[in-house]
Amino acid sequence: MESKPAELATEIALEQQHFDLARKHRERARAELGEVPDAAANAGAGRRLAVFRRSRKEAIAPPEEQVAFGRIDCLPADPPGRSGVDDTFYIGRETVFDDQRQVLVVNWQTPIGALYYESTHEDPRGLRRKRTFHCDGNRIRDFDDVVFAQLATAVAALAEAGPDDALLAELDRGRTGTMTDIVATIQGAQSRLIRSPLDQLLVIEGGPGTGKTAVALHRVSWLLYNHRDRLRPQDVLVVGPHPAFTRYIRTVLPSLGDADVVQLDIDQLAPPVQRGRPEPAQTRRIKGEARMARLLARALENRVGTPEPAERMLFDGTFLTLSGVEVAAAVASARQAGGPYAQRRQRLRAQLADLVRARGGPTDPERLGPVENLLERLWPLQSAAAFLRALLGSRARLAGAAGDEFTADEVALLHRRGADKLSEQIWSNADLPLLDELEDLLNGVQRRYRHVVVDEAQDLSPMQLRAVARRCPTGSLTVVGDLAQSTGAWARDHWEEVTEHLPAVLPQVVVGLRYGYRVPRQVYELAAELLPVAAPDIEPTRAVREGPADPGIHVVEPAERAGRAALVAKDHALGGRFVGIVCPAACRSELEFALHANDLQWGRADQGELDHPINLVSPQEAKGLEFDAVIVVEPEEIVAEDDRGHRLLFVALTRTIRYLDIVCSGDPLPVEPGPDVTARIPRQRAVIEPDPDPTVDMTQLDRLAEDLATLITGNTPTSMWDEVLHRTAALLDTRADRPRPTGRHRRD
Ligand SMILES: Nc1ncnc2c1ncn2[C@@H]1O[C@H](COP(=O)(O)OP(=O)(O)OP(=O)(O)O)[C@@H](O)[C@H]1O
Repeated sequence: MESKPAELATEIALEQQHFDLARKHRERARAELGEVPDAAANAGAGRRLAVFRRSRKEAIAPPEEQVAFGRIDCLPADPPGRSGVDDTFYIGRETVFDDQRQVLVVNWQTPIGALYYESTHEDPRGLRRKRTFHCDGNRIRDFDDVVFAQLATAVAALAEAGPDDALLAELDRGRTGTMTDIVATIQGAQSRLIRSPLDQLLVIEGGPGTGKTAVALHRVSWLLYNHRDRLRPQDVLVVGPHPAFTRYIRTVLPSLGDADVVQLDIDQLAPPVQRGRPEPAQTRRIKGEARMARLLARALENRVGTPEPAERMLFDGTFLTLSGVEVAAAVASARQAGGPYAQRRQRLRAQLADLVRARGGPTDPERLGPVENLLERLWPLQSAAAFLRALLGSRARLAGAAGDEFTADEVALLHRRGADKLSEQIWSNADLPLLDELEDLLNGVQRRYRHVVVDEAQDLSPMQLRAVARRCPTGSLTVVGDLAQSTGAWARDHWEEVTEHLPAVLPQVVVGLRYGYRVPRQVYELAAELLPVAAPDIEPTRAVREGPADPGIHVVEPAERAGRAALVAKDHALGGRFVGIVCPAACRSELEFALHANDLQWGRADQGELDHPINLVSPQEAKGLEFDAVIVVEPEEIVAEDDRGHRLLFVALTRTIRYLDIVCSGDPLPVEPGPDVTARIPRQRAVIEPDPDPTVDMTQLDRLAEDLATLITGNTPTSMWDEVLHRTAALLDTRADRPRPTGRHRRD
């Protein structure tokens, strides 16, 4: 600190004056926006201004929020682009002017904001001092100073400039199921990625919790601010892996003032159809391959018919004949024309109408019914869903389109019986990119974006990547992911396996983040034991902070596993923590039963919900999510669930910001296959032995039962004992407000 304790109060008071002044002017700006629509020249302009006013007002921080989180003092005559007059800048979420247009607070997205994030003792970037405020609302409690000149003498202590208090406080904040922005605590390496150029394909890689998603979202906000001449919020698409993730991140951009960015999960790129059809892994894999795009294109071309030697049509009682040769020429020219199927169909229609007119047929389009019939026979109207259902349902059509790119076995894997009615067809996840590809072949992409962010990109199939690529012809993309977390049918080991399916029009850059902000050191060290098996080439991240406790390892009998997991979850939830239970499919029903039996409500990530204190997620859905406390159920089953199961377990173990518990009857950390469970538990790790029932004293329970039996035997004939017990159970159910009476005392 530059200030001595005696001077601190005076210094805080001075800073507070500036904060109060800036807040006064921020509120003035909000009030002035209320007057804008009245000044509009006409109703349309008024509406546009109202929209502008609303979005601007939403972008203005609420009155209670602090106006700035930092301040930088430049060395004399060295502020960027200025002449040394103002050498102090307050950095906040938005620029605040006074009524003379003097800047009171500078927006974090400006080059001056960059100085705040990126200055270090090694490269102070022309700064003398950097100050970080600690506030309650807009009231300053305290501040930390980094005085760069002083640091020169203490470089060793600050080498690597470890996490500051503001960052640690932010990381320790309890989670709620929605991600928040990190504007006040962006770190230097993150800032450089956020501010890197728009015109590139940028891959941001890094271990779990290194801030990849946070960086990508702040990058969007920064790009929108700094390229507002050519990038509007609706020109940007953010693609996530599944609905729970999209819901988890959905508030970050609006909180940064960028509400209109389009955020979808990868499946939402496809046309809306009924989903949920299970499918064998082999079929999923084939459907994800890029050669499927060629199969679909050939299948569509195969649907184009061949004309008869002479095409006879009846117009108003008169026959008119077109020769097969001239119709075939029109079809050939439509085939060769570029563009989607529907557009080329229009072209054929126009050509056929011209031929009919040239033979003296009608000119009125209303009277060209026979041309429409011929067109429908030669170039039938198609919808993506109807076409794909028919294609997958026909071995002959599949074989015809497969060419020599697919074996007979592969064609057999693709073939399936479709539902009787199109409206009853249930589609698999691997069908969705096929439908999207077909939609493009038939009608062309409806919506294109100037910049696209793809999160958890390491798992996407080539067909999914094609769906992303065609929406981004500029090639300006931010691709986010971690190869060590790459699982499923398309588990990757190199980024080129992903980027080769994306537009190659701009330079490609892969940049890594190395510091782990989410996962506490103790938890990361445990999870990292998997890395030599899961992803030997990946460099481990460096966890920036300690957790409150070592991971809890609960080895129990199989019958007790679910109950124990439910109780551990309950304990965490009672402690006010946001809890995630990562549960493999094999244990899912027993766990749901145990949660129910313990009267616990839970959120289901498979339904896009993370809205309960306790949430149930599959290891696959856990990607990208985080919780205060995570309970990982039966690691051996998680490993068994995927060809790259160790990576899936690595994902599961790295979802916590504070507590981790593993509840299992098998090996808690199956680093390599082996029967000896206990030998696999790392030596220094505490194993929590199961007790008979962690919540109930059994002796006391027996005594209570004895008392009850004495009471019943003393007051009721033997024939009524069961009835008394039944009524007692019903009373207990009512008192406990159980949704479903247990009636468990009944022996029948
Ligand atoms: N500079 C920062 N200041 C405060 N919090 C941060 C910072 N960087 C990251 N975090 C927090 O760390 C957590 C992990 O960030 P994020 O989800 O972006 O990581 P990730 O690399 O995408 O993780 P995963 O690979 O697991 O998806 C989030 O809670 C995020 O807000």
